[in-house]
Order: sequence, then C-alpha cells, then structure tokens
Amino acid sequence: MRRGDIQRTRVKICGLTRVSDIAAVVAAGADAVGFVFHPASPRAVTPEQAAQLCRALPPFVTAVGLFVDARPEAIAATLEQVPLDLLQFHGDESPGFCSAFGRRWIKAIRMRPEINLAAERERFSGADGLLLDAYEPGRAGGTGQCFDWARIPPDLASEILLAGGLTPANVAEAIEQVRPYGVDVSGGVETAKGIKDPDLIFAFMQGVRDGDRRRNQPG
Ligand SMILES: O=C(O)c1ccccc1N[C@@H]1O[C@H](COP(=O)(O)O)[C@@H](O)[C@H]1O
Repeated sequence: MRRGDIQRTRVKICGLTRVSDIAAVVAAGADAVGFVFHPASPRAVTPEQAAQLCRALPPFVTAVGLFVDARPEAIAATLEQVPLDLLQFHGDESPGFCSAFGRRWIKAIRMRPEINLAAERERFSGADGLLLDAYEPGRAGGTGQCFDWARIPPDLASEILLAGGLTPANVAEAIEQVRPYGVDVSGGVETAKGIKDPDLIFAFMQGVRDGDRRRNQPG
C-alpha cells in the first residue's frame, strides 16, 4: 500500500444528504463524497436518497458508502441500488467481511488507547487504505473529536486517511504534521448536525491547500 511522496492530499467530505451538498463539494474540488448508511447517524441516507445524490455526481469524484456493522444482506441490497465506488467500514468488521462485496474498501480504525497501528495494518492488508478516527466510547464515529496525531508512525502516514475532528481551522496543521494520503471530514463543515455549509466546505479546501503548501516546502 506504500504510496510514495504525496504532493496533494486527497479529500473526502462525508455525510452528504442533499443535492446542494454535492454541488458545493464538487465546486470546492473535493475528491470523494461519503454517504452514511448507519441508521443511528444524523447524516443517514436511504439507498434511494443516495442513488439520487449519485446521479448529481460528475466523473472523477468517488462515491463512498459508509457502513457500521451492517448486515451483509443490507450492504448487498444497497449496492444493487447505489453505484458506490468504495466501501468504508467503520465498525468492528473483520477483513473477510470487508472483502466479501467485490468492491474496493477502506477500514476505519478508532484510535482506542491500546491500538497497535502496525498490527492493524497487517490485519487489514487487503484494504485499499486505513482511515484513522477518534475513539469515543459508545459512539461509532462522526464525533467531531481529534485524537493525538503523534500516535501515527511516520512510516504509515502515506497510506493513512486522517479523520476525526478536522475543521477549516486545523486541517493545514494536521496535514503538515501527519503528511497523510488523505483527509476526511464531516462535522467540521456543518452548521448543525447533518447540515453541510458551502462556505465551511470551501474554507476546509483552502485549509487543505495551505497544508499542502506547507508539506511540500523544501527542508
Ligand atoms: O458521520 C457520521 O455520522 C458517522 C457515523 C458513524 C460512523 C462514522 C461516521 N462518520 C465518519 O467519522 C469520521 C469523523 O467525523 P468528524 O469529522 O469527526 O465528524 C469521518 O471518517 C466520517 O466519515
């Protein structure tokens, strides 16, 4: 999975629920959009809603479906209706489970204190990437909390998707410090739970570009 020297941090904006969100994310230049198929989330969409949102997506923007310990039949039924490019597993799914759907997939690792990232990387070696998110007991994700970025070993950074509490105000610093393959944001570009804001999305992308300038500075 090693990805060499990353020049441009990829960006996923997660938890889109409206066609106007898609327009804002595409105009701002993000690489991927996320649809949350976890009924307990305030950003949850049905397969029918996600299919409609996908119809508004132009080429070269990746559609990611987020699942949390969903039943395999539910995931398969979603895939029948929604043209997802990539699956994001955000629960306690096993590697065998994640690879059973014939799609590319990433695995979210919630950064519990005892997590050994090198061991997780080995365990999920079939994944197309590992996404690191903050751990909060009793919550599956989308918590708006950061974890200590210093816990990411530098030799794993180029394959990491960094998530958890990123905002327009901290994303440049996060990119400069961690040097990840990509970043993922949900709550940091919302004015209320599940309500994305075009100005915050734009500001987040500006922050990413600032972070890229800083990561690419010589010396
Ligand atoms: O967005 C959600 O509601 C969600 C629900 C359940 C699991 C994951 C969820 N979102 C993912 O959580 C991280 C961090 O989000 P935030 O930026 O801290 O709000 C991100 O990967 C989202 O895709």
